[in-house]
Amino acid sequence: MNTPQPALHNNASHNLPATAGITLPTPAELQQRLPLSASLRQRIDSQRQDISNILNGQDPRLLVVIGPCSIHDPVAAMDYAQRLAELAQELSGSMLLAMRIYTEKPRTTVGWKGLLYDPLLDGSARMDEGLALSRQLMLHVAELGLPVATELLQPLTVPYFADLLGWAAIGARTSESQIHREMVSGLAVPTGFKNATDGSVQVALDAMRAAAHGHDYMGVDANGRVALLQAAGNRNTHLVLRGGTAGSNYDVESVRQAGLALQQAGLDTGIMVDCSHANSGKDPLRQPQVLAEVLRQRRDGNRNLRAVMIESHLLDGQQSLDGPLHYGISVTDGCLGWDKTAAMLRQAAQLLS
Ligand SMILES: O=C[C@H](O)[C@H](O)COP(=O)(O)O
Ligand SMILES: C=C(OP(=O)(O)O)C(=O)O
Repeated sequence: MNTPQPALHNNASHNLPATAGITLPTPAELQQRLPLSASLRQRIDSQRQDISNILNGQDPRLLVVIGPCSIHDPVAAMDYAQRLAELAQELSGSMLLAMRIYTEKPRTTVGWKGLLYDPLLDGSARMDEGLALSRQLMLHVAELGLPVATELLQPLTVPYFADLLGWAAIGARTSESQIHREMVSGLAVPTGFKNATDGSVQVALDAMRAAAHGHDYMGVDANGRVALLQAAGNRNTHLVLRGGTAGSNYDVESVRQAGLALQQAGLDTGIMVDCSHANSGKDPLRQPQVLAEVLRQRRDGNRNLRAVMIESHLLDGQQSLDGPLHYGISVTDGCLGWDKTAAMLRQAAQLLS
């Protein structure tokens, strides 16, 4: 007699056809291939502390999370990182620069999802290479002395490079997700939650409160096994104002209301203004204006504004992945070019000192 089979779960015809592709390395295997030295680990710990001190108001400098919207060319990314590392030294008295190494991109509908997913930019989805390239690039940038900043999108990728991060973001499309809030509760990394794409700040405040709690959740361990993860809760989070469908939210009144809402929620951390996205109306060349307004509000006594985000690359603008690719130009959102970026930051440093 045949053993009865569970009716639904073993019957492939009940699933849409997602087929298994290449096997990916486990987090432990990748870390073994691309290890973090004890001295770099110490440096990253102290970068996290510096970033927390700024966001908590103990360090008066401005945190600037800056870099390409997405990484598609690791060579251009290192070219950018070398320039940024020099500028970071020069301006370290008034600001702390962290570099955006965004290798995962959340899309509104569909589009290229980032180096981690499709490093060859041709739809071949070589995620094995994408994971390795992402970790390698983050390691190289950390070795230059820059804190590495990234958006954490797919929770399964976290153990592949959480050890390298100085700062992390949860994006506007995922701040409301319980899975992302659980993930942050287990991260020893200062993390910014963005307001939602519709402009809702409450979603980010709820996220901060949820992430501060301990959670038991499902994830993978270093050996790639599905595991119950138990997190103590991360209080080291903050709000990122990025504007929304109704427009920008870095004006005095929006910042005042956000500060009040943080206070009412018992969340005593600073605010980051994203100078790009809906705050620049997606025009990268407007970012210096947004930064100037943030600095003006700080000079006028606003103590909540402690950090900014800027999308910047070697050259201005953006390009399509369909055409021949030009060096140093973003393939996702438009960015501010290096010359304008350096001039903007030097001027900001003068105003801050
Ligand atoms: O930061 C990048 C984009 O704004 C985000 O990934 C959404 O992009 P899309 O609307 O072009 O898909
Ligand atoms: C996707 C990003 O931003 P947002 O979540 O604000 O759209 C980003 O910063 O790259």
